[in-house]
Amino acid sequence: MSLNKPLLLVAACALIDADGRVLMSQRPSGKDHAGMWEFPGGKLETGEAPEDAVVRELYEELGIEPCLRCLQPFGFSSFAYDDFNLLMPLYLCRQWDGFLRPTEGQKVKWVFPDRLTELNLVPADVELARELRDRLPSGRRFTD
Ligand SMILES: Nc1nc2c([nH]c(=O)n2[C@H]2C[C@H](O)[C@@H](COP(=O)(O)OP(=O)(O)OP(=O)(O)O)O2)c(=O)[nH]1
Repeated sequence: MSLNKPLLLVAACALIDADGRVLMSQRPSGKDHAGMWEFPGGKLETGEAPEDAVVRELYEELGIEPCLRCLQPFGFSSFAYDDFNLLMPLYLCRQWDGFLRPTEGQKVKWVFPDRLTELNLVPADVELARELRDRLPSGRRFTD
């Protein structure tokens, strides 16, 4: 049962490049789930809207600025971790300003949607990765 646990609100974003790949970020050492892959994003600050949290976190973590209207709601994860319940909307974003520059020493990589589930994902992201794989174009180009 997941009673009596705090609810943690996190907002995350699947950035999608011109080839249809999704940007994944590796949790740095020292954080919980270190070494596992996740979508860029982070916890909401008090009074903050999820979209504003995404814009702030993408700037802080990656040095890019998505415009608010480019954030497209995709789905959400509701996951019971041992010590909190996570509620995490995931947005898609295909347009942003600035050049990608991981600012927190984290490793990032662009992944074709059909390879997302092969990553060692944080537990709450596994279902979302399956949804992305099933709903986004694979991104690969075929010649015949
Ligand atoms: N950013 C992000 N966090 C996720 C995802 N999936 C998932 O379970 N989480 C969890 C991991 C953490 O317990 C929590 C987010 O915490 P965080 O440490 O990344 O957030 P933050 O950047 O605001 O952290 P900090 O300022 O406290 O260091 O949500 C995801 O796809 N992206």
